[in-house]
Amino acid sequence: MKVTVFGTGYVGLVQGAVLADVGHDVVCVDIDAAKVAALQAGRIPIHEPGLTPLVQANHAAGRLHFTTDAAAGVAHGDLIFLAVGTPPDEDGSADLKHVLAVARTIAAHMAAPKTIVNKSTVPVGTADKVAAEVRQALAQRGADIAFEVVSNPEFLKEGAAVADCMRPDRIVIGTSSPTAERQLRELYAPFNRNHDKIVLMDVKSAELTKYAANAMLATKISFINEIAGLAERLGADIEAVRRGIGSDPRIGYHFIYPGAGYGGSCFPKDVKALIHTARSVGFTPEVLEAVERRNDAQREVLAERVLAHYGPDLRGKTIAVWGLAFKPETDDMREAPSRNLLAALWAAGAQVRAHDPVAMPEARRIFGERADLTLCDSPMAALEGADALAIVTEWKQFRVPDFNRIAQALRDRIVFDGRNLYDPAVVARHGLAYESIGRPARG
Ligand SMILES: NC(=O)c1ccc[n+]([C@@H]2O[C@H](COP(=O)([O-])OP(=O)(O)OC[C@H]3O[C@@H](n4cnc5c(N)ncnc54)[C@H](O)[C@@H]3O)[C@@H](O)[C@H]2O)c1
Ligand SMILES: O=c1ccn([C@@H]2O[C@H](COP(=O)(O)OP(=O)(O)O[C@H]3O[C@H](CO)[C@@H](O)[C@H](O)[C@H]3O)[C@@H](O)[C@H]2O)c(=O)[nH]1
Repeated sequence: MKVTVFGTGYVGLVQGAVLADVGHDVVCVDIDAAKVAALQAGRIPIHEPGLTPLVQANHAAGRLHFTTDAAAGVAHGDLIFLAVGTPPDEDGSADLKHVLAVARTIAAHMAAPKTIVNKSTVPVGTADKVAAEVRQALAQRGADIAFEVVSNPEFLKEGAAVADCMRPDRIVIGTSSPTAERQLRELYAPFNRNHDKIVLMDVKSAELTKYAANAMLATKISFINEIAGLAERLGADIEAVRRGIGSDPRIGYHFIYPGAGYGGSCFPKDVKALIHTARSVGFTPEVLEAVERRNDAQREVLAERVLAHYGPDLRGKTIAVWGLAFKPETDDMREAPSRNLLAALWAAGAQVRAHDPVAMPEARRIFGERADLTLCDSPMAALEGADALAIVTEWKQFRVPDFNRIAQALRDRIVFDGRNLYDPAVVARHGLAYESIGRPARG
């Protein structure tokens, strides 16, 4: 099928490449000329496992094209995907300016019927807004061309985006149009062979499903972080509690890892947007507000540990930081808890020596040159001359470190672990003090 994707970010680029890989004819449009030029040259602007060979192979095979030419993009696709950003506005609501701009672009150029498929995360009622925008722009041109607007939210996780798109656990389609339903069933047929993963519903329910999924996952994380805080104060061990509750299939082991709080481009903004939506219809979202408050507090916990240990003045102290990305296997630092930690350490006057396996170019872009930040080539290099170590991201590379070398390198021999990577008894055996989340401090 002929498909056009507007937006070549985490969602648009991965979805475009995966659709091309099963044989669809895909054109990806972006307004960022530098990004499009890089993609045309086979350079992938984000770190996502498996994405580079997938894009390169399908581009070389002539099934995946990149352009800034919106008119050509609109002409190409019978199905036109929206995968542009929906960042938070000042009041927490989702800013729809990119989505509505693409709607106007489509209306300005379409000469034949189109099915517009929205993959961006958007508030309930956005499909109606997109339809109204297209209708109005077509009327201004004096054109009368049929179109549909479908909601097809995306559930991929960064760091596993290709695998998630190749093997989706569900394909939510919100439409009441039999034509659009048929087109989307045909488009996704290659991903729907094992059993029927398509969950068909009305447009508004599909739009709400996306927020409900993210809000549910964020709730699980804030819940376990709250119990971790309680465990610490009661002398219990959250890791034992986590295993104890996770074994109940009604609870499950997923998304109940305590830590330095959830980050990334989705959970913080989507919980905020759903709170805004609820308030806008006069409904108080008690649970969601608590989830957000707990997470805001949790993102400060690691820095609070360091400050509780040393006192409020960290001048003359050097803290090694392992992990900058908001989660492993990505270079994305949007809303990363590491940013809260670094801001607090710098505010107290500390020097930071940081390492991340892939996010250091992104850190350089965000922070620029700073006298109080040294980006180091390896985890061990970050420890040179440091007093303490703080761990924010649970990269595999940090899971089995040489504790003897850590103990030798750190002046104050203390580890603050925001992801509970180690057995406290093992760390203590190497003469290191160890503070983690929801477990009694050791050493
Ligand atoms: N990142 C994720 O893990 C994820 C997962 C599921 C859903 N989502 C949702 O998908 C949407 C996109 O997220 P993302 O992370 O891919 O965003 P992103 O910021 O990585 O990419 C968005 C892209 O859209 C481009 N763009 C903006 N305006 C445009 C226009 N008028 N025409 C063409 N291109 C335009 C930008 O230049 C950018 O390349 C958001 O609504 C997000 O909430 C994201
Ligand atoms: O038990 C857990 C699981 C995750 N996290 C944190 O939660 C955040 C988000 O993690 P994850 O959900 O794995 O990454 P995202 O790429 O943000 O993916 C989420 O957001 C996407 C965008 O909407 C959705 O498509 C995905 O389904 C949803 O998982 C990260 O900071 C994690 O460290 C925890 O603290 N504890």
